[in-house]
Amino acid sequence: MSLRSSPRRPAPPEEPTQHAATDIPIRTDPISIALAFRRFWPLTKGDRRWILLICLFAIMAAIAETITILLFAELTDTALRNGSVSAFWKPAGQWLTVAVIGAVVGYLGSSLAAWTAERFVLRLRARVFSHLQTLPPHFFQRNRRGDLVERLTGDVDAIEQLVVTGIVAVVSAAFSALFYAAAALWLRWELALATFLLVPLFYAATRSFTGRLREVSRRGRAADGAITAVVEETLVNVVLTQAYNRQHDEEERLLDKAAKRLKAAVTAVRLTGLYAQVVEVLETFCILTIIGLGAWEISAGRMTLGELLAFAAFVGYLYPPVRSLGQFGLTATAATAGAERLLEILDARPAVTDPAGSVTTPTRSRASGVVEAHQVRFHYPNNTEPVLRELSFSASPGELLVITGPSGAGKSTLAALLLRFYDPDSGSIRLDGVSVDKLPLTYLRQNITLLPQDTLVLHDTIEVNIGCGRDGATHQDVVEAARAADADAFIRALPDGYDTVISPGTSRLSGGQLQRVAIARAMLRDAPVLLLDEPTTGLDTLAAERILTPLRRLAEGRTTIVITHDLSLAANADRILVLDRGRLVQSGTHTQLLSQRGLYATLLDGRPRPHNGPTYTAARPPGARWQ
Ligand SMILES: Nc1ncnc2c1ncn2[C@@H]1O[C@H](COP(=O)(O)OP(=O)(O)OP(=O)(O)O)[C@@H](O)[C@H]1O
Repeated sequence: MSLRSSPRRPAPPEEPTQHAATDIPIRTDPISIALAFRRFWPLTKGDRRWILLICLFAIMAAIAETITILLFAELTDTALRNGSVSAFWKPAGQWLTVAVIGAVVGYLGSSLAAWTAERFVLRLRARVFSHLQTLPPHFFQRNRRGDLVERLTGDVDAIEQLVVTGIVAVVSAAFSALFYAAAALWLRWELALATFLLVPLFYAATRSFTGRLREVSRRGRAADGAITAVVEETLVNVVLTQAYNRQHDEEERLLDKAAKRLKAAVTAVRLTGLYAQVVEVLETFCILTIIGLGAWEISAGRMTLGELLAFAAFVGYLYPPVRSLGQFGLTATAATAGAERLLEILDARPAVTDPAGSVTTPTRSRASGVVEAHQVRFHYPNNTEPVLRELSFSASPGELLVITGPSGAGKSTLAALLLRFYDPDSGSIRLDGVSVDKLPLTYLRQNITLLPQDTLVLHDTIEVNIGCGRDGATHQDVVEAARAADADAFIRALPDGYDTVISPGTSRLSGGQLQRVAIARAMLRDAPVLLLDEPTTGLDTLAAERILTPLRRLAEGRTTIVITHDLSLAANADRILVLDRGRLVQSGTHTQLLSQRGLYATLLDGRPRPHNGPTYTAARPPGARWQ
């Protein structure tokens, strides 16, 4: 008797390593059921006593079932065969009592099992999600977002099938099988042994299906990931899709993945259906064998009809748990495909971690903001070519440092190193004289505010989007920050004001307005170091100018590092660093660099670069913006 009477969605099918029949890549290595179980079992900590209780309920339910069959035999031989109504009441009363007890424990067990299973899913999802957030940018460049979403949903469910529901199902089936087999042996051991000889047939049938189902399950799981990825990508790029009339191509892309999912799903259902039918035929064969042997025993006077019926019932009851043990093998096999995909996330290591030993605990929660890079050399994990080479500079509070250079020079990489998404291969980056790898990560990131090119937007109200800059910010704090960012007026003009809900890719606010919301958030954050990555990209001259006043206010008294191609921002910088292919090639004020006739002047003139290709222009005259 299974305590989870309405099992969760069966683990969807999955895909083999680089299967020839599909272009959906499966990068994970196959793992065994035992390993998958070992890796995820620790997550049941805290719920193990409940799992134990569920198993006890399952055992009690199996005992109740066994007793009812024995009572059925007694009823047949005493009341039915003799036609005695008086002999009916006692076993009938016992039967009803046992049935009620069985129903109560069955209900309690299945409710508790559902609760425990959902808690496991919640814990596993939280664990994977939290780990995912520590992973470096290149992990997300390697994996499609939609596929990762699928791992956090479908694959998590599949693992639950293996770990919590799986254990309960196995315990329930194993004990039921044990009790029914013991009862059958007790009734007629010779007949029971003859029946058990047929059990290897079930085992052989299960084995022959396991391998094929595993393969098809892995293919299905990967196809699920690919479908979610295509849908996600299409939704994100819907404007581009419509503008380029690519709707049909996107549909084709989805249909292609969906066709592979369909093939895998149908094959999985076909295999499990075929397995069920094979088992059905085997069962019929066994029952007929018993009836044949029973008829012979009855004719020889060695068995009563009640005994034969009870015996046949036991053997009949024995098959479902044996079958569900076999079925569990198939479910667990399918779940390993999900396990592989989740382990790929859980086994990916963050590029940086909090320093274990020699941590420098800062005496103040707010740094002064002196930023230094000393002989920094760096290459990305997936590329041996250095992106930054022996780079040194420093910036102090109140200073405005502009970092510019051709595309691919390494500017954004430098920002990633400042925020410690990666550690340099050699050299060091320091905040207030302490190497950033010696500082707690949260402290470092609390003290550097990044304003990325694409404004970070939460799907929430403007109030929350600004207020998330600082824990415990009040409405008044938010309004003051918005005022300082020149955002208060346009926010109030919205029908819902600060309660207006915005979301990533929102069209309710213009690019410039979103930037001002981000500036307000940064105002609240009040970090001593400000890192602006292409603050004016995507804004027209007017919109760009409107963000300059609040930006200037924000920059006041802080160490401000602006990464930009827009050289009109450079004119009033205290210092400009020009990077080229990872090297610092020029450093100085706008006037100094102009007089040097080096790369800066070339970039400013907008002359095509002979070796790097892209043309570089100053969209607006220098000096027109920051003052
Ligand atoms: N995650 C990554 N893995 C491998 N290489 C990368 C990665 N990110 C960037 N690069 C490479 O590092 C080099 C520097 O890139 P970076 O984005 O820092 O340049 P950039 O100066 O900011 O360019 P742009 O001005 O176009 O934004 C480029 O050659 C780029 O291809």
